[in-house]
Amino acid sequence: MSSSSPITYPTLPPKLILTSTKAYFPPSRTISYLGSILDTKNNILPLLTSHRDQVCFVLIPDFLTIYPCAQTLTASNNLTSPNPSSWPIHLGAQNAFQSSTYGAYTGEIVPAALKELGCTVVELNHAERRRLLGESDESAAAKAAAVCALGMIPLVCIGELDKPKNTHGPLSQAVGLAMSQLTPQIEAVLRAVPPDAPVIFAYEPVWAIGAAEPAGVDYVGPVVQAIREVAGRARAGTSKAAEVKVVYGGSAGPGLWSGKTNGGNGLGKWVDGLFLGRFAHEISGIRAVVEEVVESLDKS
Ligand SMILES: O=C[C@H](O)COP(=O)(O)O
Repeated sequence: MSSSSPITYPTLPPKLILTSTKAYFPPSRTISYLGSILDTKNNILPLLTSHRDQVCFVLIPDFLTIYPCAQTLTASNNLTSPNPSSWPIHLGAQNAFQSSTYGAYTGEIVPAALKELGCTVVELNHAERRRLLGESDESAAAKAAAVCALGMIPLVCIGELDKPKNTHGPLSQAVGLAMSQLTPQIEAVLRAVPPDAPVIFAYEPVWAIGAAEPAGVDYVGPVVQAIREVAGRARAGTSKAAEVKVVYGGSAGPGLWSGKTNGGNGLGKWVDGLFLGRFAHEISGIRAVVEEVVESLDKS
């Protein structure tokens, strides 16, 4: 790409359902998992296809299986080379190195390679990488800039470390405490990427990841609202500012979007999507979430 070529980014529909397999699956399981997602008998693909302009599914497998997943998606469309815009789902990566070029970066995966395989989204800054590998707001910002330079969309995980002591009654204190940790994470990334680059923030309270249940809707909603305000301020006054989406992750699964498991108090009214982990390991979990999102679209 010449430095003067304008960068174009993938277009995403309003609602997103994303899932990362982290490092849970052997490669063979990831391949059969994708096969099940694409199998029309499982009624995920027909729902996604008929609501293509409103919702999309993003599979984020481990690095080793991105290539075979891209081949499967290409073959499923009778294509000979990757053309993500014609794939029925999007493909993402779980990380990338902070270089916008190929080079001497032993053991790293550069965004250019992910782009060539058909990835449209690159997850960055997951809490597990911050805890295990010392990643930081600065590394997230540098990686996000490299991802955007290649015309992909960064999916930047942000989250506060500690569970609020009290989420009953007025929430302003709990939201304020969360935002004191979230604001620098948001601003570092938005300072580093061009204003016309779309960004997805995955709000994942660190204490809700790998838990028995997600954070409460009455807490997540106002935090998401505050995240949107911080992002809006960071991009205020810039011309052609691209959309910043906010999705929720952290033990998300069936019932959360619609509120079916929560007296009807669904998270869908607050967020642009859900970022699924363990509760998408079974195909039935993905199908249930896709059904809830589609049902909410049909009602609106
Ligand atoms: O990447 C996904 C999130 O970390 C959520 O994972 P989880 O649903 O297993 O808690």
